[in-house]
Parts: sequence; structure tokens; C-alpha cells
Amino acid sequence: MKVYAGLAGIPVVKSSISYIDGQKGILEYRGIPIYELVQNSNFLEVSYLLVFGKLPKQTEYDQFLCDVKNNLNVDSSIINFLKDIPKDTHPMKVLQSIIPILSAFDENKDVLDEKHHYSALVRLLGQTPTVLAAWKRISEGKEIVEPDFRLSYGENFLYMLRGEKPEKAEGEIFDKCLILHAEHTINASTFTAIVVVSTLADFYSCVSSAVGSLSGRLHGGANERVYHMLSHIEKIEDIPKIIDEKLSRKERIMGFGHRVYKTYDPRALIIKELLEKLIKIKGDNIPLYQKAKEFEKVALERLKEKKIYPNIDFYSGVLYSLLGIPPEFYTPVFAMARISGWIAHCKEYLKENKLFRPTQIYDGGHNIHYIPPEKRE
Ligand SMILES: CC(=O)SCCNC(=O)CCNC(=O)[C@H](O)C(C)(C)COP(=O)(O)OP(=O)(O)OC[C@H]1O[C@@H](n2cnc3c(N)ncnc32)[C@H](O)[C@@H]1OP(=O)(O)O
Ligand SMILES: O=C([O-])CC(=O)C(=O)O
Repeated sequence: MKVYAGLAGIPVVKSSISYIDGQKGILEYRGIPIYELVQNSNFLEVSYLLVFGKLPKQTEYDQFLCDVKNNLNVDSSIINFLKDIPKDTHPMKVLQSIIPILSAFDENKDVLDEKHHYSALVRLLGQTPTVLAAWKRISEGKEIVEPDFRLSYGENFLYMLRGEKPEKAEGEIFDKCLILHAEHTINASTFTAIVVVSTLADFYSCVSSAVGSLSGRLHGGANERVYHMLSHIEKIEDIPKIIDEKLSRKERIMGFGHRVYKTYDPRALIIKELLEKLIKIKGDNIPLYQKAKEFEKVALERLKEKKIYPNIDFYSGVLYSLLGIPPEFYTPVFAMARISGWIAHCKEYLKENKLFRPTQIYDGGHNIHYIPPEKRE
């Protein structure tokens, strides 16, 4: 018997939700190239596509949008809870703990019932941005901003977070980032979600567990670290030395490398384009972007031979910083977008559910006897 470390290259499901060609740098959602979706669609339409397997007709989209918007408000008990917890709690921890509580307000509790799938989806899509924005405001000692139903999904989040209406282009660019983050086959957090659903736990438990998994720095947590790594650089000229020192200490370069992509992550290329578009709107002297570009160039020179390229987390934080989103909210934004991917996989997995229960190769001892504390050496 052999152990497959990190299950690398081992299929654990059959899925029709998304497809990656890691050699060519291709990503498709339900067969549609990611670039085409970013150009033509919006985050909620893509969420529908991922979960229901097809693009919605106009009436279906209108109903879905209405159901998500009807769930934007969170119960006052949730807001009171947020007011009581330590103000320096990381928003990923807040999210991970609030999500299971949201289930208390959902009357559709049976995970095997399609009604649960739909109500958890629209409730989580609606309330996650509201909880995150409320937490940002509360942790800064500010008044929370109520959702504005007339705004688009992305605009409304930026509005609740910042307390002022974003420009239309900012909302559109942000919405496209959400599309990029929405789904990515069996990554660690999606795997977490389907392991949890395989026990027939409800979708709130699945999503909450997936949030915990996403928070780690080898996964979604990398985007916040990239921001800190870049902002600590004082002079652009220092970048080669900084990178060489990191590599000689065998440190991972955050925002670089991927288990599946052995070329550019296509999302990294698109997010860089979106960032350049945003920079044109904001004015062109953005020091963090200059540092990021130089860092990318030098790190690529050092790592390309090992087929280590920038991933989606490399430029996302730079873009979010320009939208006025604080660094500790970069991974939560990723989580907010990944809800549709996680739920799509949970729903798909349940169709032929099999409890995840892998095995191990035991390499401990046998017949070892208990020693009382006073005799232990
Ligand atoms: C949304 C996402 O989750 S995208 C990923 C976000 N995570 C990051 O950006 C964190 C930095 N990246 C990494 O740590 C890795 O690339 C991972 C965890 C994403 C994928 O790693 P794995 O597929 O497990 O590759 P593994 O850890 O086996 O590394 C293979 C080799 O590449 C090196 N390597 C991989 N990534 C990096 C990196 N970012 N910086 C430097 N070296 C790296 C490893 O040191 C190893 O080298 P070695 O063979 O000489 O020992
Ligand atoms: O696919 C992965 O392993 C990680 C990733 O890029 C994602 O989840 O978006």
C-alpha cells in the first residue's frame, strides 16, 4: 500500500462544474472559458450557472436576484453578537463562526431536501457580504451601513464596507473579481466542503468548514500575505535581494505556485488586466503596483524553471487595496465569492453520496502497556 500525500493527482469525484488544464492554463466553468464569463456575465449569473448547471433565462435570473436581495439583511441578534466579540478578531474567524448561526433562521433544515440547497445558497450569498461589512464597521467603532437593494451585488458590498457609494466601474471590476474566485475544482476548501456534506451535515456546516480551510496561507490566506510582503518592501531595488533571501531560507513566495497550474494561472492574468483598468481610473502612480510588477518579474526569473508562476492570490490584494478593502478582508472576499462553488459541489456530491472515510498505513507500535505517572521516564 502507498500513501498519496496530499491526495495529489488522485480523483475523488466525477464533476461537471469546472475544468482546469494546468499545462495550458485553461479554466472553464460548466464548459465556458473563464475569460468569456468575466467579459460578459456577472457574479450572480455565474453563481446560478455553477449551482444549476446552465445559464439562467431572464425570468430565472430575476427570481434568483430577487431571492438573494431579499436575504441581504441579517437578524439583529447577529449584529449584537458582532458588537460583543473582541474587535481584533480576524474576519475569517468571524465568518467561520457566524455562518452556522445563520442556519437557525432557515426553516429548510434537511440537507437531502432541494429546498435546503436553495435557501442556504440565497441566504449565504445575501448575508455573507452584510456580515463582513458590518464586522468591518463595528470593529472600527463605526455605525453599520444598511444594504442598498438598488445597487448591484458588488457595488452594495463596497458601499456597506466603505460607507460611500462606489463608482460604477469600481463595482463592475469588483464583481468580475468575484467571478474569478467563484470556483476551482477540488481545491482544499471545496474538498473540505464535500467531506463535511458526505456526513449529511447541512450546507451551513459545509460552508463554515470550508471557510476555515480557505483561511490557511497555502490556500486563500495567501492574498493577505502577498499584500504585507509587498507593502514591507521599502525600495524597488531591494526586490531581487529580498526574493533571493527568501528562497535561500526555503520560504514560500506567497501568491506563487499551484498544485495544478504549471504555467500562469489564467485568473492571475485576468486580475492583472482588471487591476490595470482600475489603475487607469484611479491615476497611474500606484507604488504597490510598481512593486508587485517588479516582484513578479524577478520571482518568475527565479522560479520559472520549476514551473512556479503567479496564482490568483498574487495581484488580488493589490486590486482590493485600490478599492479601499483592508488587507484582513481579502480572504473573506474570496470566501464570499467561493460560496457558490462550494454549494455547487455539495449539491452535486449528494446525488451519489458516499461518506468520505479514507484509510491509513499504521506505523505505530503494538502491545505497549500503560505506565503510571510516577514510573515514567
Ligand atoms: C487560491 C489558492 O489557493 S492558490 C495557492 C495560494 N498559495 C500560495 O500562494 C502559497 C505559496 N505557494 C505554495 O506554497 C505552493 O505553491 C502550493 C501549496 C500552492 C502548491 O504546492 P504543491 O503542489 O504542494 O507543491 P510542493 O509544495 O510539493 O512544491 C514543489 C516545489 O516547488 C517549490 N515551491 C512551490 N511553491 C513555491 C513558492 N510559492 N515559493 C517558492 N517555492 C515554491 C517547493 O519548495 C518545492 O521545491 P522542492 O521540490 O525543491 O522542494
Ligand atoms: O485549486 C487550488 O488548489 C487552489 C485555488 O487556486 C483555488 O481554490 O482557487
